[in-house]
Amino acid sequence: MLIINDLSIHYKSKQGDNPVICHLSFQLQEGESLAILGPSGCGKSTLINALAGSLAAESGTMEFAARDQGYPLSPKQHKIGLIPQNCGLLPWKTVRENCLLPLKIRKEYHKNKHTQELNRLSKALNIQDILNKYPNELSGGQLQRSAIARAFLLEPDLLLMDEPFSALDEITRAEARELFLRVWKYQKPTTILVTHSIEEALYLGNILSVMDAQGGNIKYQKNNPYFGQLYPDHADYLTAKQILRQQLVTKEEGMDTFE
Ligand SMILES: Nc1ncnc2c1ncn2[C@@H]1O[C@H](COP(=O)(O)OP(=O)(O)OP(=O)(O)O)[C@@H](O)[C@H]1O
Repeated sequence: MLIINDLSIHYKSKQGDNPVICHLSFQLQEGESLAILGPSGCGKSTLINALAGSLAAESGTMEFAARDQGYPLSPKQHKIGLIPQNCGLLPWKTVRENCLLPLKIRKEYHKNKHTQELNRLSKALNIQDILNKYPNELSGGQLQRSAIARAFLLEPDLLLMDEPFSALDEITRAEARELFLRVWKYQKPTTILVTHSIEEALYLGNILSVMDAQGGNIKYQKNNPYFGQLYPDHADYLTAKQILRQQLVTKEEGMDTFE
């Protein structure tokens, strides 16, 4: 279980202190997928970067608890998969090399096991024909599917995604989301997805959160009955979308739940 407790993150510059996340607390059970929505600049990427270990917290704790024992979340101790908006593949390495790199850095690469697993993932994500290509030879969709393969090959304890499909056109995005969900269901890593798309949050998050415009806190959270359903033919689905839209545009405070 991921436990975030009283987390505060500030950016410091010559102009002064910019507190972006202030006293944020939430928990996420193992195997759950939390989709976080929020207005631009509210601190979503800041939270992802802190969880990924690339940004230090001012105060508070981020822990991963297993068998009732909590351990500070750390990229050294925990396998943290990251799928950023720009895919984050190294341009001088092939897709195959990019996928294997995190395992090699962690000294967890086992040739037979990971060759087999990369074959399975690349078939599932339809990238089997581009494994020996370089990132600059690929389309946006192929790049994002390669980044998904790289993240899942690591078998992450925590999977972080920062607007992973936002740079793709609508058709390619829909395909990438579907393929992503197919491989996610096979492994079910604990996941945090940051997105601007309400539809994407409803499709890929079994828990939905909305962050406040300021202060980096979660002002709204609920379980999502539409997780994994594409365009459900259900009036309540439209209501759910509407509620999320309102949460994003108004300053209403407090937690809410669907009937
Ligand atoms: N490296 C940085 N140094 C100083 N301030 C920063 C830095 N990165 C982000 N900020 C500020 O922190 C705030 C939150 O930024 P962040 O990128 O986390 O927001 P976001 O919710 O992900 O936005 P968006 O949805 O537009 O991507 C913004 O006011 C931003 O200007």
